[in-house]
Amino acid sequence: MGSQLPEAFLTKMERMLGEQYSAFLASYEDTRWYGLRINTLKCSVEQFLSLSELDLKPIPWTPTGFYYREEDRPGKHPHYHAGLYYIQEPSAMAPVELLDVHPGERVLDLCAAPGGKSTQIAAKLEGQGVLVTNDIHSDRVKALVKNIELSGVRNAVVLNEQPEKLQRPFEGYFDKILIDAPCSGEGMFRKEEDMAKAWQPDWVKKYAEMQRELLRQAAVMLRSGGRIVYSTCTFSPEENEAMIAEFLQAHPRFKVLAVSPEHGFRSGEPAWVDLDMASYNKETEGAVSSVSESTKQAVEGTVRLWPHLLHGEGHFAAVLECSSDDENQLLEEKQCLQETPEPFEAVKARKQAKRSHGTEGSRPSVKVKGQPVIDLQWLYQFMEENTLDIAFSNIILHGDHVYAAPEGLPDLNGIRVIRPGWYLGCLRKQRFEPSHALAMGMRASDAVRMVSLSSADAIAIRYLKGETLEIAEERVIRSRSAIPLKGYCLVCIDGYPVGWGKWLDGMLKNEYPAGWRWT
Ligand SMILES: C[S@@+](CC[C@H](N)C(=O)[O-])C[C@H]1O[C@@H](n2cnc3c(N)ncnc32)[C@H](O)[C@@H]1O
Repeated sequence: MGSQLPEAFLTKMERMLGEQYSAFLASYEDTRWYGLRINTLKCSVEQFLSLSELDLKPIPWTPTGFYYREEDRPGKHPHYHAGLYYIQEPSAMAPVELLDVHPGERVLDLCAAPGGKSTQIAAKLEGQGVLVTNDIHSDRVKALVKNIELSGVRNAVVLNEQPEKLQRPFEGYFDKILIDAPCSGEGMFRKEEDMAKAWQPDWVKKYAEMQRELLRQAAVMLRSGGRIVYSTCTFSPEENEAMIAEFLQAHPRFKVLAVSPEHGFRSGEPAWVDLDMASYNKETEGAVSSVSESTKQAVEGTVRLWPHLLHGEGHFAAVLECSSDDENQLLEEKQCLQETPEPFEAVKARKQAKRSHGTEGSRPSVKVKGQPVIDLQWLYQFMEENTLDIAFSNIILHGDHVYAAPEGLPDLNGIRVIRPGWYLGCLRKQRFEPSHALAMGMRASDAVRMVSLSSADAIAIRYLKGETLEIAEERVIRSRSAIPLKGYCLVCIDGYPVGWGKWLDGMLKNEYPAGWRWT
């Protein structure tokens, strides 16, 4: 496909790469590498490898990442519908590894859709702490929500907001922030040929302006001592080394944490900070002239993933750490945040940290402004009759929709919140309807009633297609024999939840959502 690449792009790459240019160009004739990442919220790497028949080879920079063969089509397997893995371009797995996420942290994924990196962060949080995942484009947020739910993430808040508006509620809030920035996408030309055809030289400047803003906004939301990973899938230095140099110059509290150039990674190139690109894009000329020599040198700690040097597409990443000198000032800011009013315009009822079955003490009713008191008894009744010990703390109602939100969020009044937490289901007249997201966030052992299918059996596909199934009484597995057979069953494939079914008299009514079905 080398011949289809834009002329101006090739001229620039030749100037940047010198003697490596021919190897770079030759990589466009190589076959692509395909990757998937095992979702450790659902199963360990070892469990998946012993379960799956896919021919997988490890991706060196991601312990949960594996190359697969294109012809194996893992997107067409019941394990995909169980959320056991996410299909992700191999190089795209690197930025979250560099973010160094730990359970319990507060993490922001600022440009998150469709959710590849958010689901990777969620796995590293292990259900503890908060993942705030945002994207500015509402159509792309739909895919983000779906992937968060498919992956069984319980502690994510999904937003559809301009980063500018997030600064007030989240000032100094996050331990880690990922900016997987919108970019000119030059590193994806091999994967997406249409992008190569559409590319224009002035994209670089357009995206650089957005990236500058995103970095500035993220810096406000990071706590002292926290970390930002900035990543792009493009080669242009204006969006990479020069962007980071400019940020460092304007934000002296930040420094680059050097990424070790292993696995075929290459260091960022200080000389490209002010590479004379005048012939390529006159308007960028001089944009970084005020960057000091030491700042330029610091970008050597950033990292580039080149398609001719490793098995993956083109990427760039920088790890930026904020110094903790002004810890006290930040602490004061945090205290202010804790004094802010209760989250969300809508309602929430604080529930005890862990619900205990059979106790009446933890069943709050909630009042929505201007609406009658809403009784959550149908929710708790459902939970008692259909689930075992699922822990959730913060119940939030948006209309009839019930969510379990992570603890410790600031007031999000005025922010476009798409999912304030784990979506549990909907309160109907005299009953509670569980959501698909509830099933996907459960483990098989959380259900009191379960139907177990095998991926090797055609009935698993029939379930995923939405068909009603004949299921004999003895195939309904109950946690105790006293549990009635009739009712909601968690349907599992190879032991992993894929959705709900309602059993009655030998038939399982299929509750698999229409938009998720196997086609
Ligand atoms: C490279 S993609 C993100 C891919 C995603 N991190 C993943 O791994 O699946 C960049 C995203 O940034 C979003 N975006 C563009 N401008 C934005 C802005 N100003 N604020 C937040 N998101 C933005 C786009 O809608 C797009 O989904």
